[in-house]
Amino acid sequence: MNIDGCPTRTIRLAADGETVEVIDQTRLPHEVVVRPLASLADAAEAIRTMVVRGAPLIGVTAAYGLALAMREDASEAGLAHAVETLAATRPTAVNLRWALDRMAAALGRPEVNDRTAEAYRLAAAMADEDVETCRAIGVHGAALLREAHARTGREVNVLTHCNAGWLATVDWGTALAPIYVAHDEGIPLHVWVDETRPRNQGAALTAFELRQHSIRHTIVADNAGGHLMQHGRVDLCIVGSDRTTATGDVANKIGTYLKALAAKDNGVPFYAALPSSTIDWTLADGVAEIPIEERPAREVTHMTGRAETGGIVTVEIASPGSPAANPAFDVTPARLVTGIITERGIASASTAGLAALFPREAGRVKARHG
Ligand SMILES: CSC[C@H]1O[C@H](OP(=O)(O)O)[C@H](O)[C@@H]1O
Repeated sequence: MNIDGCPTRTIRLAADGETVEVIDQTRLPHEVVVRPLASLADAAEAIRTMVVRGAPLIGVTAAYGLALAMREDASEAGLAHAVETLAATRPTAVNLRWALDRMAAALGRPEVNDRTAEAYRLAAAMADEDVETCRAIGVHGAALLREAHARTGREVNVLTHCNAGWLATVDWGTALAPIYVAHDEGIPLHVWVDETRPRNQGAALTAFELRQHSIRHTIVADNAGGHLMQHGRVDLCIVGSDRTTATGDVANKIGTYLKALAAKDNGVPFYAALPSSTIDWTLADGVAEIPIEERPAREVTHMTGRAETGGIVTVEIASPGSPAANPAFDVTPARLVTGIITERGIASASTAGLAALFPREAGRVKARHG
């Protein structure tokens, strides 16, 4: 996405051919800052502190993190250490594990003579693949918006949660990709943007993206979604995912499950948009099996923003000394998900639905698990 002063992709190789440049998303929306990553430690820290975030972007950043690591130590031990370091940064988004496993397998092949060069080549290919995958998600998902507009003859109201836009991927996004494709086709849209406490990725990142793309939107408190649905002001919900099970359970930013409950109660279609790299084919029960990241309590008790007098400040918004808990994700059971928008089409949120679109991937796990 071409944004004033912003790179057209969230991650890119610098002119030196070695340093990796990312948009520092902790500085958005008030500052557009491109941060260089020059080492394995830089890449791990960027993922851990959410300088980069979003399942697909975490995966691609990890891939480039391995390339940076190979410059430091391209031995077997160096590769194993780098994989372990990056895997430990954040537990929920399966794209991290998917990217690391894919890169490690490729780099471990005996015919690879220059691991560093091969790692950079593979990371760049993964980034390009992500762009195309997300564009395809947009094309398939746009059909839902086109149909809603044809049915109602008016502007389509979409509710989304957190940020699953181009800032969460290399480009296009997942949940927002259908919105971009439909908007660019001229379909009238309005997006209800959940602010998404506690890190406010909706208010800070999704709203930033939509404003830059001139798409009508309204930021709302997380607790407003059910009310809007009760009053017929939401035609459908589209959210992202950090890990989806083979049975269609969807792990996504905390609060997604509550939106899905409200959508079910009000007959509002609820879709998750995700690339197949976000599907964990080894899992069947998301609530029981998907690891939920616990982030620092300070993210709940404090908030960072721009003071009205100018300057970025962090303020304590909670009662000093009160404990806070900060589970970063929740799991929406498949029974609450109307469909899953992928790069190969829209599947029902079920084992059969996902296996129909991805028979090889689903079959591989069945073979492994019998
Ligand atoms: C396209 S993945 C987007 C997904 O990732 C976000 O989590 P985080 O910002 O903590 O990485 C959120 O769950 C989004 O839906």
